[in-house]
Amino acid sequence: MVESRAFSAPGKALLVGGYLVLEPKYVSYVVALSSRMHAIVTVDPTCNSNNDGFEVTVQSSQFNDEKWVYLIDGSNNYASQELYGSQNKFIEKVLFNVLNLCSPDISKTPDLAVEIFSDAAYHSQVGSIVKQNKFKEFCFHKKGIADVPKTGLGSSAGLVTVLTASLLSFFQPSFNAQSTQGLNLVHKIAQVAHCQAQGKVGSGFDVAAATFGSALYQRFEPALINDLPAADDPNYQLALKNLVNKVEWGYRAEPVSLPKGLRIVMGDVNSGSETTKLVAKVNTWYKENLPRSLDIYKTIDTYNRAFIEGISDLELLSQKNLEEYTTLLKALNSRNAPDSFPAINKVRDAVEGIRRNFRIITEESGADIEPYVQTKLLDNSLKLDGVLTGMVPGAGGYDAIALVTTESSELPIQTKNNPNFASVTWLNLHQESMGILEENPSHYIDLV
Ligand SMILES: Nc1ncnc2c1ncn2[C@@H]1O[C@H](COP(=O)(O)OP(=O)(O)OP(=O)(O)O)[C@@H](O)[C@H]1O
Ligand SMILES: C[C@@](O)(CCOP(=O)(O)O)CC(=O)O
Repeated sequence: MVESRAFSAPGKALLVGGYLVLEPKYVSYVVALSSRMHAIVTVDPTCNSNNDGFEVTVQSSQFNDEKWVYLIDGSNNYASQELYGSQNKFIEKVLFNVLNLCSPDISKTPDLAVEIFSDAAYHSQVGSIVKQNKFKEFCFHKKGIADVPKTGLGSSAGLVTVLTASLLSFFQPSFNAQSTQGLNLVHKIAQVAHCQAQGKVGSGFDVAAATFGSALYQRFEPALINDLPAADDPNYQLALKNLVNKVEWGYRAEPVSLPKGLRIVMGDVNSGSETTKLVAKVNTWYKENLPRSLDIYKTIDTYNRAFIEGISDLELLSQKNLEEYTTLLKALNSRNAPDSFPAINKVRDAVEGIRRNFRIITEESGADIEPYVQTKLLDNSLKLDGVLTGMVPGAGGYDAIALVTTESSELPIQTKNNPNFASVTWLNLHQESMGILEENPSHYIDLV
């Protein structure tokens, strides 16, 4: 009997903690977003089309029907061979690590098919057509995945996370994406795969958000993954199993959520900045400017923590004194909020402090974290009704802005025909508390 299971995972925006989160001692605040990545794994237990091993076909029909077909013959630590010359490192590394963890018997493994879908906000929708059914809708593009501009919501982390969940659900049928054990397992394998595919540069906040949802995130020691043996080393499998099943990773992914009545608004500006280049420039600046650079990081960290506290103060107020909280939201909507509401001041002062220090780093390092155009855009955004605060998310650059606003702020209407916002596309998103979800596979068929 043909069997299917489906999973989805959210995109992300790192509101505070950019760069610092690369070190385990600094905390960050990452919001998971309603734009989700989906994977549907389908298995016909009687089907094996290749005598030399089993095949795993991963298909992204949304992106010009792109397809990656891997043959796994069990040799060389379950290394896979892509049969048609298409490369996708993220898929390859997930396969490699799931297979090494589960070490299936090749002769008894049927072919697997995985279909990937991504929600619209991950990519520019220009030139795409919408296909839908009663449950889901997706944008279909004429170009392959590498040629459609991204919005920076973490498509690769989402892909790696859902693909890991879907493959684990086949190799470990009792896998439960809602159990702590299931989530931790996906998280670890997805971190290893994402890190290897990405060239070991990230903090893993994007994979953590995809797995656990919105969180206060502190990373694990990078050496945990960096010290794994080489992929073709005979000890790889044992070392991976040990790392996943026995080692305490020591990361923090503590669930958080924006207080009710507030939402995240993402403005896509441009897809122009490369995180790896920005990180390299900042690292060089950091090393060349010690100990002053450490002082700047410490100052930013204090503001990051003040932001987190301010959001938590707002949450507390919403629970303890709904009347005052409702007045606060109304005041925010009419732009005469500040002075009388300490929690608003705390959040705003914190973000101002973070931005001020990143502008110093921008100037001194040559990494355009908050370039002048973004400063102007953010300053103009802060003048709109209902905006609590705003920042350049993640590594910053020219890509996007993130605003925390009231739910009723209607920014697209407020900024329509305003030349100051001509470069911005407001993405249709909201915060999502949940990370991985198991979905109903029948919700992905007959899209027209
Ligand atoms: N729907 C998909 N199907 C197949 N591969 C995908 C899909 N979405 C993303 N990918 C893979 O992820 C790569 C993009 O990852 P990358 O880390 O560069 O961007 P991102 O994660 O969207 O953005 P950022 O890291 O800036 O948040 C693509 O080139 C492709 O290899
Ligand atoms: C600079 C950094 O701290 C954040 C990068 O965020 P983003 O990919 O720009 O959303 C790097 C990382 O944490 O992986």
